[in-house]
Amino acid sequence: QQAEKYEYQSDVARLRRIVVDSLYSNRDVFLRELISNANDAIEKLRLTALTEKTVWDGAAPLNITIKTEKDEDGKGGRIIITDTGIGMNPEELTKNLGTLARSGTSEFLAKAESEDATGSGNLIGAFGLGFYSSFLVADRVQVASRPPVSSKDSNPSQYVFSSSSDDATFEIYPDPRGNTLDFGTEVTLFLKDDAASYLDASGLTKLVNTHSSFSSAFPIYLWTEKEEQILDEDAEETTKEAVDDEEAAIEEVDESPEPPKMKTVTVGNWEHLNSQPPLWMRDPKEVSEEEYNLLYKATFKDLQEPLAHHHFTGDTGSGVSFRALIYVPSKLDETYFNDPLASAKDIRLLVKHVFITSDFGEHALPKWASWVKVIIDADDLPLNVSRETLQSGTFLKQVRQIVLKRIIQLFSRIAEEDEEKFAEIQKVYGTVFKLGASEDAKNKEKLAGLTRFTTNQRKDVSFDQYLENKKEGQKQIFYLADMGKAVEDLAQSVFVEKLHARGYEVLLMNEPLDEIVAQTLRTWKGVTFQDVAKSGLKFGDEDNEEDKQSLKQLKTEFTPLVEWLKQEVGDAVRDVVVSDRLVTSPCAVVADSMGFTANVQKLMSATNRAAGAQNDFMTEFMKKQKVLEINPRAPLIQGMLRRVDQLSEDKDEDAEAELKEVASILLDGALVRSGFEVPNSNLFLTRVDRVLRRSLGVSETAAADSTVKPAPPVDPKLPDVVTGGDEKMFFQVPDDIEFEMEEIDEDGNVIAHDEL
Ligand SMILES: Nc1ncnc2c1ncn2[C@@H]1O[C@H](COP(=O)(O)OP(=O)(O)OP(=O)(O)O)[C@@H](O)[C@H]1O
Repeated sequence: QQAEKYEYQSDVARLRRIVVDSLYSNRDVFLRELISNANDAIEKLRLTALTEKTVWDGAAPLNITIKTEKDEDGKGGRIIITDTGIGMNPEELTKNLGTLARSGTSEFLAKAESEDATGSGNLIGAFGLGFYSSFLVADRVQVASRPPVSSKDSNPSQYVFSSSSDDATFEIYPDPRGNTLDFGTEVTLFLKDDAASYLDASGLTKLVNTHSSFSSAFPIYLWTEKEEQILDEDAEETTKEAVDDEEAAIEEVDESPEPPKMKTVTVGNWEHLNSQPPLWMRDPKEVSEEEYNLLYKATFKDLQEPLAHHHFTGDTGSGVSFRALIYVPSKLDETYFNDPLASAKDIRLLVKHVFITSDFGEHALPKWASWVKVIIDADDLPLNVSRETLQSGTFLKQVRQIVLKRIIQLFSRIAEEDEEKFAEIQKVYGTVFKLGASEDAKNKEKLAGLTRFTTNQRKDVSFDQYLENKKEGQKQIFYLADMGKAVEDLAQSVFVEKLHARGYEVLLMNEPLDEIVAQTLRTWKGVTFQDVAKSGLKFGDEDNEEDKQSLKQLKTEFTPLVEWLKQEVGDAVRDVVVSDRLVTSPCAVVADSMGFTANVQKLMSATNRAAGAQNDFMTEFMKKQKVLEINPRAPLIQGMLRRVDQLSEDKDEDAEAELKEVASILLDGALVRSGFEVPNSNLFLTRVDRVLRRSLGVSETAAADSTVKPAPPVDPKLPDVVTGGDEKMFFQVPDDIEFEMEEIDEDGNVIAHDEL
């Protein structure tokens, strides 16, 4: 039958090229990728057989075999990797090996192509190279495959997928050898000249042992051949005959026996490569760091080493004992924060070393922990337990709790024991801890304990460390939240100035989740979180009689200004008060305990805008729940008080109008200083303009010369596009530039013209 020829999907060609270009120095990975594909295929067969018995009778052996064959000339050769897995029919061969069905492939490829060759190694590793890594070592790959007998196909045929490394096409055809496989897949790599060293069996054994012996729970066999000396029976026979003949002729025989004749033969043997129990079954004390890392890289297809791991034995409440290995990858998936629904896909549940599921259904890990890589191997569950049975039972729920508890323990231990490592972990997982603290009600305290913040005094401060530094009498944890602002700017805020000047520590929160964490927790070890941009701030030492007296006195002194301001700015704020929270700034706008801080207001308008919602009455009401706090020690405020006092003595309308203007600028300035938006920025700037004129002695009413040149008449004609050949010219020569021109003849010589 004729072979069908197909074009590779364009992404495949790109991926193959990137793989080959960027991973040359890592080309050993091809074997681990193919073994892992073979393992997945057998796992799939076993899982399918749970519901469809014809697929596998439970008796036929499930395994992976590797065999090498040298060319006649002894130079090159082939590696053949065969599995007894689920196999592929011709359509599946085309789809699985000729297209990339993964989402985001194009984006990924564009990114990998833009990186330099070595950099994309890591990217590719994270993406998973899979089958295409074959082309690292092979210039031709042939995949023969045959699905098992099933209800869909009672007599499946074996087909071949064949492709060369530089072809843009691949071929699919019925295997001319017939059905050589009962079921499964056989991948034959025709090695490149420079990859012939992979034919060496001891090298392959080493490769499997380091990278893949734990990638499969099914036995991996390697065909090894060695030369042995055996008795050469043919030679013995001839000698014996010769001796008999001689005996007939000669009476006396030499008694000393002839040494037996030997010959050298090649003996082949399937060597079981992964006969050791998997690494997680061993005693952690006997497993090296390197072994843990190799297992991680092979199982989870990451070229980078994990940041940390945790290997433990446990028991679920329902009495199932298990061994588990938790890994913390060195970085989060690029889509982690963009994909709120993504659940953990790398939690591999095994029963007696055999893979059962990665799908925990409703017991999936919460979003904050969905990046974790886990191998969990249970002892006592029946092997043929179906996914549905598992999901409806308590086992997965218990496993989920245990895994979460252990991840937190692992991080907490690192935080205590290894500052440097924890700093590294913070860089990647800092936001994850905040996410956990706000979404995981059960573990929020522990996760919040892992969060770190910058303060006006230092960096990387935990809530516990904050409390160790609190001042006598202080009953609040002070924080200022303004999403997206630099911490340096937050430290300069009006709300922080007094606290800072007095030596109090303030947590500076500028990430979207920060304020949510503070509000979810409400208190830490019994101490309440206090937004310093809100009313209710207490230093804790206000009870001092002297301070109380002096504030009382200031309040009385400033009553006329406060009353006057209440009338002037009463539309924008609910109240005006003499404040004790400021040092150098003249005033600030503080949100009431009921009202919105600038940060919350920003969040609200962003969500409202996104939802297309109009500001409702309630939002408007909340927005107004602000208090203008004035600083009686600021010269500007003292000056205003003097003016208000003067006004009450002699009524001067001009002076009053001027003061009103100052008050309005003061309020707007306070709003800006406090992080709010000015309601009408045009009006605000016009007022500032007027005050500036006054200070420069310029007339306040004189208008600028506003005569302007009107635009020329309407001209619907479109500009000419000047083209030179097929290319567009991107500029036109302006009319007013004069060129000296020369006329040139056919041979390029200048023609002299007298008139020129
Ligand atoms: N030995 C095999 N037996 C059956 N199907 C296979 C085999 N090898 C590959 N496949 C099929 O081809 C698909 C593509 O394989 P490939 O290795 O490129 O990617 P993958 O295994 O899906 O992803 P990754 O390698 O990143 O885990 C697989 O998903 C699987 O369906």
